[in-house]
Amino acid sequence: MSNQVPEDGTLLPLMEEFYTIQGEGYHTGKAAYFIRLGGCDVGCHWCDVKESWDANLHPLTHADTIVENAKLHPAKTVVITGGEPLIYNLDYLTRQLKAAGIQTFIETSGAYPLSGFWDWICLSPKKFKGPRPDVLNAAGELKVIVFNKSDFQWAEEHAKFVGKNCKLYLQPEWSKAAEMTPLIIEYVKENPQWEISLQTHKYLNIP
Ligand SMILES: C[S@@+](CC[C@H](N)C(=O)[O-])C[C@H]1O[C@@H](n2cnc3c(N)ncnc32)[C@H](O)[C@@H]1O
Ligand SMILES: Nc1nc2[nH]cc(C(=O)O)c2c(=O)[nH]1
Ligand code: SF4
Ligand SMILES: [Mg+2]
Repeated sequence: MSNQVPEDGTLLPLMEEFYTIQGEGYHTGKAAYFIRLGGCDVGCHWCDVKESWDANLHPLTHADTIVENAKLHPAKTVVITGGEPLIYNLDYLTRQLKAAGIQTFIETSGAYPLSGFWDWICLSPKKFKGPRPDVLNAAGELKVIVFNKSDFQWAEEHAKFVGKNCKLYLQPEWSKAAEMTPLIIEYVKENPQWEISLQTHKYLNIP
């Protein structure tokens, strides 16, 4: 993790920004500008963006610059992801985005305290560093990655702690998708409070 990130959230380690279509979860299919912040110590062995983990590799960028870039795109929605974005204080960035009329969505493991002002929180909790109660309470969707059969039970344990209107998703881990997707299909048919989420951008070959 980077030592020199100021706590006021005005400077953030920016790995990449890209305009694409949300591939996963509740907002699948919607155009959005993705802001990927560097830095994560959760350590998922199957993480599909390990290049994000070392915050020091990603330039500290002023939040105002990120907002100006976001404003250039037709969709007035951003997805802030990482890395683990909640390592940082996201109050300043999200306040400025909202002031610019942009909706704020986040992808988080919930392993750090909630900061920022959000129109949608996607919580994808991890065994390696569990989710915090403030994020469980505020989540609009719980998106559990299924790497093996034991993850169904693990998903149910976490579903007990989200709000009653929280959407519930099971998403196959990408390298195990051929094996896990049929199990998820059967599980959702038996337990229809859950829905399947696929990483549709990977099938579409878009970022
Ligand atoms: C790269 S993470 C970044 C945000 C945050 N650190 C988190 O894990 O939620 C973005 C999303 O991708 C999911 N993800 C990461 N690697 C994956 C993989 N190999 N297969 C399926 N989903 C994956 C995460 O669970 C999360 O929902
Ligand atoms: N298209 C697209 N949708 C996504 N939804 C969550 C992503 C992420 O890496 O956080 C992601 C991503 O990397 N690309
Ligand atoms: S919490 Fe997110 S970014 Fe961090 S290792 Fe896990 S999937 Fe990757
Ligand atoms: Mg991704």
